[in-house]
Amino acid sequence: MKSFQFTKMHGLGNNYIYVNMFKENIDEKDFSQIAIDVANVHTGIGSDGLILICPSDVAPVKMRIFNNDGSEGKNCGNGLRCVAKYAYEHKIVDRIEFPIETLSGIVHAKICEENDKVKQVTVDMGIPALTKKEIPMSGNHESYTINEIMTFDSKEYAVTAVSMGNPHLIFYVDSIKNAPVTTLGPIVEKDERFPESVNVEFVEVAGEDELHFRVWERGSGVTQACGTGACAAVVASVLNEYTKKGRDTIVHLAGGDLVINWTEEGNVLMTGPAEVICDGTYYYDYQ
Ligand SMILES: N[C@@H](CCC[C@H](N)C(=O)O)C(=O)O
Repeated sequence: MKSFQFTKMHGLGNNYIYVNMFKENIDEKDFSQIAIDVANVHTGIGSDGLILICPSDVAPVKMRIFNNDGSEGKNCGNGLRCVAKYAYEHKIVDRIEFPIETLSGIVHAKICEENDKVKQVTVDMGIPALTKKEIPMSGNHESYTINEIMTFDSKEYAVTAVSMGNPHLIFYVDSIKNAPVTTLGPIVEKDERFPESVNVEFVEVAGEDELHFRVWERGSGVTQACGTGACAAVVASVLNEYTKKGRDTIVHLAGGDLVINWTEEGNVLMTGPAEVICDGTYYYDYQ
């Protein structure tokens, strides 16, 4: 029987099993299956997936994220805040501002401490990518998808596509309570026009600096929050002229609020909490 130590953490209810790969030795070929198994609420621990906190050649720490279907994502906003908290509190880093490597590049985290505990983390998530080639999605490679009509399940929707290192498609709705998250979400996620699938976000504009938000995540389904999705929603809302660049926008997610600012310089700043739930040992027995 093999085992590893884990910490379960969440950012606004978006919860993952975190493994310190500076200490643990897990075979790369088992990562996907472990993500599926730990996520199971009946026979595992229960989570939206698995996050590995790894050594890096280019930063003090690297994040790898696996959704609960075993697919690997390239970025995870809530995960980054939790990785930053873990790395700081476990002394993997000894400063409050440091870079984190992800599969989609380097981001920069800044810790905000209260009574020696990390409460809030701001992550500079970098510059969003907007061309169809970068999302990726089918169509004219160099063009953007802003308020563009697409048909899903025989109905037309005006959608906006944003990559925060991972792909997002944003739908505006009149009432977040009635957003078709579990019906339209899975259809859009697997639509063949998105060769790498897509995270699906529903947004109700509540004011010039306030959005209501729900998500169907690629590879994990409904989650309480999606950090990269909230960043993408704010970028989409500026592009659609609902909100303004260079201003803090509050995004109300099912699990709580994030503050997002698409700065005049072009970077997207995300600020929100990171919490520890529990620590433990997970046992598995793969060949
Ligand atoms: N929950 C995340 C995003 C996780 C990865 C995503 N489902 C993908 O496959 O791109 C977040 O907080 O950003």
